[in-house]
Amino acid sequence: MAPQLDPPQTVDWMGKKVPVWGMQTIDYGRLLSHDPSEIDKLVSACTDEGYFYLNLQGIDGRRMLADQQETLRLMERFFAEPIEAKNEFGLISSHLGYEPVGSRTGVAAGTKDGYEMLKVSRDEIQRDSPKIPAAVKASGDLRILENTIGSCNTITKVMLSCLSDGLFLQGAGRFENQHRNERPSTTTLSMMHYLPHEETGPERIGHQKHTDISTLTLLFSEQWGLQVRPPGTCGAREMGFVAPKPGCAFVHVGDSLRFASGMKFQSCIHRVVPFDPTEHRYSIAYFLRAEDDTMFIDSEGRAITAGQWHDQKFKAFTDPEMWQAMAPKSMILGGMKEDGEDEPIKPLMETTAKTAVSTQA
Ligand SMILES: O=C(O)CCC(=O)C(=O)O
Ligand SMILES: [Fe+2]
Repeated sequence: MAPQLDPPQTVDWMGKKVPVWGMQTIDYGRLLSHDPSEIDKLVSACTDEGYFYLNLQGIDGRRMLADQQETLRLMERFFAEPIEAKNEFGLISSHLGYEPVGSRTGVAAGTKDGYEMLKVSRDEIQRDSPKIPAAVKASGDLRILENTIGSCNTITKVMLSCLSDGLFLQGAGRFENQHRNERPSTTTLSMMHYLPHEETGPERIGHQKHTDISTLTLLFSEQWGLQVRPPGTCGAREMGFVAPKPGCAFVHVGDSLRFASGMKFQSCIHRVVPFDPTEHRYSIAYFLRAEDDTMFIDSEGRAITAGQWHDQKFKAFTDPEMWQAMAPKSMILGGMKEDGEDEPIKPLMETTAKTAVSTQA
């Protein structure tokens, strides 16, 4: 295989030049046609890196991009509501309901997170009277949420089916067979709002480093802030930014797919930092998750169901930082290894890091 070249791009952040990692762009239209060379590209992106851009600009993907825009408008409306309206039902279960800012560990040592979040699960949106706050429950709103969840489901299932083809899986052994629509799962749409630093204060900042519980995550954000640690030969390399790419989603492999692939695929180590601490950042993540009773062997060699993995890891995300530090590292990072520590993040960021992306000489 050709050697992996160093990234040509960096961006100034926190007074340093930080890499902007390049990655494969996979074409959704070609995947829909099960184009063999696109399937090869998809398999190698999951095997070598665990993440990629998905180009949705063709006729089939553009519907998703329209759903994304409508969801963004809905989110702006929802998050501007008073806390009582947003928290009408509270957090009903770990994949359904509202989580206020500061519910989990933050990205800098000793901090809590800097975002609030509304989650609508795929199972819930299909109920006669879904538990969704009245602020976004008008019939037009429900249609937007249903369209977005439906589009995300189709797109992630197409990728899953191509991955089964790429690994020559057959019949009951295909990944889709662990993700049947009618079986209960924790599959959910998470809508996140990262607040400006001025509103959160220095104690609530970003989204801690982790790998996702899910099988595949389809992530949309038009704003900077997401960072990944690409896998290297001695463990994952340093944190670098993922540049938002117009017309594309960012897709990452989560723990469930890493386990289901027998550790062939990489889970993507990522976090969110305040790139521009003065802005409101919005992101939409669809977490395609396996049926609750799917059995996996995790990175510690334990037999565990998808439901149990979800519950244990969710608990670790919300546990106090000290308890989290005592849990095995394989929990938060899905067994992925790292090459060295992260640069510490200063909780108090006075500067705005909105700097043009530069090319290294
Ligand atoms: O907000 C983002 O861009 C990423 C969020 C994320 O990593 C997550 O919800 O698991
Ligand atoms: Fe994540």
